[in-house]
Amino acid sequence: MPSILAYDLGASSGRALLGRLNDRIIEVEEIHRFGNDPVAVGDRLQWDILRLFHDLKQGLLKAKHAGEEPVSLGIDSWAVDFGLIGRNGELLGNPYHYRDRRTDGVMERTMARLTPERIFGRSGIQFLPFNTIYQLAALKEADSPLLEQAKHLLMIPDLLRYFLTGEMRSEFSNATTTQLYNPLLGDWDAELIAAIGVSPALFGPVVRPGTRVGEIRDSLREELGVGAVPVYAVAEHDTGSAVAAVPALERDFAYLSCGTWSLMGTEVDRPVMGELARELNFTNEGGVNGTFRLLKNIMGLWILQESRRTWEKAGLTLGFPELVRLAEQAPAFGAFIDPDDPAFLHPGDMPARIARYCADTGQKAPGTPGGIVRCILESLALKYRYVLELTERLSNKRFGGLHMVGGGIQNALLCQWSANAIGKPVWAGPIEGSALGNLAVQWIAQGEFADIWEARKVIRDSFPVTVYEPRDGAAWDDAYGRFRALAGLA
Ligand SMILES: C[C@H](O)[C@H](O)[C@@H](O)C(=O)CO
Repeated sequence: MPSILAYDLGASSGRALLGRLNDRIIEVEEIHRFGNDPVAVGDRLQWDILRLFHDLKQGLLKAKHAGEEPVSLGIDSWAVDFGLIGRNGELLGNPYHYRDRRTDGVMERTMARLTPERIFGRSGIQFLPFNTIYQLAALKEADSPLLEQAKHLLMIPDLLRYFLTGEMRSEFSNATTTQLYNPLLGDWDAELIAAIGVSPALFGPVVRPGTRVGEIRDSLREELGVGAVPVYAVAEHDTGSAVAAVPALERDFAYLSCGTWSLMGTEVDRPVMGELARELNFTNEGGVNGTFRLLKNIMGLWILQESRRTWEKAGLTLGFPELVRLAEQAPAFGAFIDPDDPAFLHPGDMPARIARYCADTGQKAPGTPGGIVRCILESLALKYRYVLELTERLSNKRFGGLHMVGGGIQNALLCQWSANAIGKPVWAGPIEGSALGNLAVQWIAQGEFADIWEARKVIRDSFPVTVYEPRDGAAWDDAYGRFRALAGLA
């Protein structure tokens, strides 16, 4: 049975999965899992991109040693970040991490100069301080020599795919996350790019998910002793792949991709770029099958990950299952935060920031890890309700429930509280959403599936979906009212 290979790179870890189709059932095998540790140098925070490429090679070697020669491979990763390539075809430096603070204030200055109406009207993308447009504007403001030497800009998966094949292409779903791609033109927006003082020539041809873009280059084949494995551009923005894998049977469905970030929204045939979408700060990221992902970023489990890191530094090592158990035992609805308050974006002491947020909002701050984790998870669940209501309003759809996918669904408490908060069932699964969407797009390109809907059905038949029915409606409705008032959410 032939296998295909998916590389799924998240902000904290990556994995290589082999996928096989056994009588219309998908079987996956994780052959390599690896850390993704950003490196701080002075005030700068950067990705260790060569280490990530080394791990892609390890994935191919482990497949070979397992007697597997995948018939294709694809790469997906987090969005917005990029590498710059010089005139000699070489990388000019390690890509910066989107949480690097060099973009502080840049979005505000750029919006003041170009107006939010113009930027959103041409890109349809939500305003987030780390969007590629502001990372480039920050380089421009800093008069960075990188911009003088750069000849090509490649997003993270584009860059790793270039390392594998020697071919430079920009993939659609990730290109849209730059806020420099115009979905109405169906191409990069040269006017916006020039308006931030960058050359449009940096931006290369855009290919759609499912495009074959070359094969493993000769030198790498020799180095690893592997064949010319074909390489596909999948929906390379991991959230794009996760949405592709949502096992929905209904055409109008709501999803929540749950990991370091929480991405909530729906799938639309055309970008929703009106004034309401801009005011509510929704985004229209590229999807599969010519669709768009109308969604909103929610800070997600990052706040919990950073809290755990802070406690660990203080000598208190608690695993996620233990933290969730302590949260369950803590008093309910003690305090709330708006997870999307800017105070929670950058790395640092989240428990202290939560205490400050509570003090600033006249709340008694939770004093134990259990109380803090409960505050984070309850607040996330309530923010999910808020964003789901906005999604229904903006898309003019009504959703019978919420599909949750991604590593975060292993947190059963969060799934249950999300159902309680939204007052609708949560259908949780699959865990490996992005990797499965990556595989699905390769199989569609190879004719194994007629389209994304057949792929979603086979994913549904192959991986369990856990159903969480809503409970304690009255208590969560009351909490929702308090949460919105505290967070100042209209
Ligand atoms: C910045 C984040 O990477 C991005 O908004 C999010 O969609 C993502 O890619 C999560 O992995």
